[in-house]
Amino acid sequence: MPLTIRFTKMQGAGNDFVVLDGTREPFALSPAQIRRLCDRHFGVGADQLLLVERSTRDEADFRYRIFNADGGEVEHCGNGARCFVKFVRDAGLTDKTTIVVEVMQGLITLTMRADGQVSVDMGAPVFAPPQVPFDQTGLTPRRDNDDDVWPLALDSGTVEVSVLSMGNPHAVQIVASAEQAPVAQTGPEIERHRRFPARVNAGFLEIVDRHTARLRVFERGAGETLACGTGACAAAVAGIRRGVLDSPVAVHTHGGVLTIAWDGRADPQASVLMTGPAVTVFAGEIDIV
Ligand SMILES: N[C@@H](CCC[C@H](N)C(=O)O)C(=O)O
Repeated sequence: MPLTIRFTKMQGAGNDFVVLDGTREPFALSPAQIRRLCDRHFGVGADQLLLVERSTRDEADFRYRIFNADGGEVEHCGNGARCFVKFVRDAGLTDKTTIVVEVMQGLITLTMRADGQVSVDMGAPVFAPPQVPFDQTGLTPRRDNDDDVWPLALDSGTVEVSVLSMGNPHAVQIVASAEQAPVAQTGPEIERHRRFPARVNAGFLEIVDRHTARLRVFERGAGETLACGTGACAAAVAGIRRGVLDSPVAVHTHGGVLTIAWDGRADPQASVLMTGPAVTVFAGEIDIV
């Protein structure tokens, strides 16, 4: 007996989502069903599926859960967070402009701005390797300004990565050209590198000037996407710590520009603020087994 699911297709800087409203009745989808919904040939097609639910916490307006296209549930999604705000407001679930939402690792605050862009307080980045998680056993980092840069042995040679968590894990390397970077060749190997026990999102960051960068990200569980919000935050933070970027940073991706602000040089506990677009593409119904 097929299950009929009402969905909204959204995108934030080209990172696309199937968004489901679980506030009225709960959804219990299997990883296979999530893969099917995200499949670009047999389903709706998306990099991630977002499930909006009621929160059980007094401080939060909603809970939202994130599933990669491979069916795995993950901690955080920056572009998805912006789409989540537009979704709950457009669906009439709230009329607030500032919304507190529960994600897997805690609470985040999101603001719908008058110009239609959404700002997200992404919280403070985490650099301690075990918390990323990153297995640093036997490795010595190179100090680059305020950052530790780690050697990562790949089949094609060793690359240097900044390792940090934005709630989810990121490995960011600075490259001469994001366009020429071997994203398809080395992205899958970095994603599943044995040093990252929870796998990792692999960022390729090109510095354009002190406030401008280009970025491509091979995402854990989704492959290369047109933009990755947490990846843009991680890349800006890495560039600021390495002394080659200053806040705010305009991060140019294949799908659009995200603005990232972080005062971490003065206060390492400072939150990262991400601002960018959130767009509804279409809504519909799909039957899945
Ligand atoms: N596209 C997202 C990140 C989605 C989760 C990521 N692939 C992971 O596995 O951590 C974003 O905009 O941040």
